[in-house]
Amino acid sequence: SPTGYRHIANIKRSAAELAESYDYVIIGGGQSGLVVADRLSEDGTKTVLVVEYGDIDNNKDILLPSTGAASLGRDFFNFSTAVNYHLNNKTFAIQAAAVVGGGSAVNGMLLDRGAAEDYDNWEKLGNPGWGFEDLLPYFRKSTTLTLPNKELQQEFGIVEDESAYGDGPIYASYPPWQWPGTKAQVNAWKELGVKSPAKASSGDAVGVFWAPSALDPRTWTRSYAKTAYHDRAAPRDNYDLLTKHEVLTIKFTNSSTHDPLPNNSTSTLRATSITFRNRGTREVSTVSANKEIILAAGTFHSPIILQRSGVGHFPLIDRAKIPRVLEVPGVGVNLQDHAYMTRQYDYNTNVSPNPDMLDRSSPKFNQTFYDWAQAEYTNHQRGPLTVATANTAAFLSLNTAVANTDTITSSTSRARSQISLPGTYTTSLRIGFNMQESTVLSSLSSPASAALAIPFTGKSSSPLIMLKPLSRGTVSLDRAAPFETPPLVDFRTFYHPVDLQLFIEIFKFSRKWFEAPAHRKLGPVETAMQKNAVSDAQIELLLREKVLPSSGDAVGTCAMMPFNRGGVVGPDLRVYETMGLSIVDASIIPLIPGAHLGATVYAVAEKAADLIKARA
Ligand SMILES: Cc1cc2nc3c(=O)[nH]c(=O)nc-3n(C[C@H](O)[C@H](O)[C@H](O)COP(=O)(O)OP(=O)(O)OC[C@H]3O[C@@H](n4cnc5c(N)ncnc54)[C@H](O)[C@@H]3O)c2cc1C
Repeated sequence: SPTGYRHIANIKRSAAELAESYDYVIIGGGQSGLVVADRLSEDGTKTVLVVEYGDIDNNKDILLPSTGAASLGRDFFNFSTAVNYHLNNKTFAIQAAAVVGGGSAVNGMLLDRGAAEDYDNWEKLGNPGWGFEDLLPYFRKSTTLTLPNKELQQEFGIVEDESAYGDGPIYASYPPWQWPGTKAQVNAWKELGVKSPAKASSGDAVGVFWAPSALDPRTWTRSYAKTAYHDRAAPRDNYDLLTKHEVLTIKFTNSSTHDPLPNNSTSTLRATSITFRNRGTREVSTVSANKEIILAAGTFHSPIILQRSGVGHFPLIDRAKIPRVLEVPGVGVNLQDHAYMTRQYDYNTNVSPNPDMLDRSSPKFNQTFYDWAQAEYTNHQRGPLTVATANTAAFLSLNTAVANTDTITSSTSRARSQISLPGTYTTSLRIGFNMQESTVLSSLSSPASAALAIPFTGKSSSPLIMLKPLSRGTVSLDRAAPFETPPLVDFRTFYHPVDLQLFIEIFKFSRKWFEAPAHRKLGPVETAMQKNAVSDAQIELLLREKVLPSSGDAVGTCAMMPFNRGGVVGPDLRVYETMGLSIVDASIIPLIPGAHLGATVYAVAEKAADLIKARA
């Protein structure tokens, strides 16, 4: 049922309720973990166990599009980043979901995809089979499209490439409401010469365009990995989900069997079981996997589970006094996210109604309109509360914003870039980073790939998001108490010299949007602090104070790259030099695409399930 109450009886609450072994043991019942669990159990021939740190959240507000992730603090891990030197020495709360469904349960539901070039870049880094044409069938397989009615399509110019969707379990829908001010915002981009692609969802994701939300059109509630994948898997006898248990380690044995190994490796190391801890009683148990252990604990937790198991960069593992198992220097490095700031302005002459009228913290809040909107949604499942964070955004290539992109991607900046890397980088990691840097710089100069995004909804403030960072962060276990403390996360935002320069340019460019004639009709006025940032030096000061390191889109910490370029998994998603261990979550993404991550994570997980099935 879309309300999520039906299958609670099938959830396991303690280790005693489990079998001794399963064909597949999946670590993390978040977005990717539930996709893979559903696909591996669907033909009924293999047994699957998912072990999830969080619980099922059956509160109604998790399903409401308008609630927004911020109010769901109960469903997040509670930890912070390391001090970020370039962001005025501040720390930031980490956005990592701790609930069945993971990020898909708490995110802003915008279901956009990156440009074809963003995925083709993964292939270029040494991952055959991972270009956009390879992924498109999986974008299709995971989603079913619902367009809004014809009047809304015409009024707002909503165009979609229906062939880019299939009949998958995630509903990609356009809600039956859009805010009228959005039209002026879209037109302002067009006045600036920004194109409006008709096939954004099939690879042409550069320009100003519409994108669906992950919304069930039968009820206008959140469509996410739990409702779409878990709920249909839950009645199967061969599928178990254990909640409120934390996986601690993966255990390995030396195997004498001759299974095919990734990349002609000679290793005989086989992942055979996991240890996990009841979050209440703290009792530790073990369960075995006959075929594969599948890591899906997300970008922050998958690397530390490997490190706790002795797999990673040995100096770090030694310092934590963990027995060495396998040296893989790429574990926990290469962290990337979409840093952003909120571009704050007021509309003096906004059209009515507008989203500020629903915002209690805005002086434009209107109680009568608010009550009407609540009643419309509650009684008729329609009106403004069917809208999640946004369905419109400008995804702009750098050459739209900057006349001469060479000033940013110049060799001078590149020459300095090596000093931006963490001191722990080995030679292979440095070589891998050089490949990534060249690839990103070439995409920054390309009109076929976006460098910045500004989603908007008619509201008087919009995020300004940097899509192609070159700074690289780290995730590592706390050597003092590796099994008790959360991962140490250092985003290292703005460590690479190009990133700050890029952000200054896109900040300046965003001003042109306010100045476009269509936009001026809404009377946009920047808040004093932002308006006063005029020179590059002033903008830099503002950015260091206002930029946040993460949009919740963290990737890259167990990257799919060649082993001698700092990779952790190969294109078959198996951890190098091991048997029976794969990774399927956002951590394998080597380069962050120019889109929110949700749609991409579904496609990656669908493809992962096919790869795992094929080798079984
Ligand atoms: C606040 C927020 C807003 C976002 N907004 C959008 C958006 O609007 N659009 C969009 O497309 N994307 C958005 N994203 C990004 C997207 O949701 C994520 O990229 C995606 O969900 C990541 O999926 P995953 O499977 O890699 O990890 P997750 O979904 O995070 O799954 C990891 C799971 O592993 C569990 N886990 C962790 N450690 C352990 C352990 N030791 N033992 C057992 N279980 C463990 C966690 O509890 C979690 O359930 C947002 C993300 C966040 C956090």
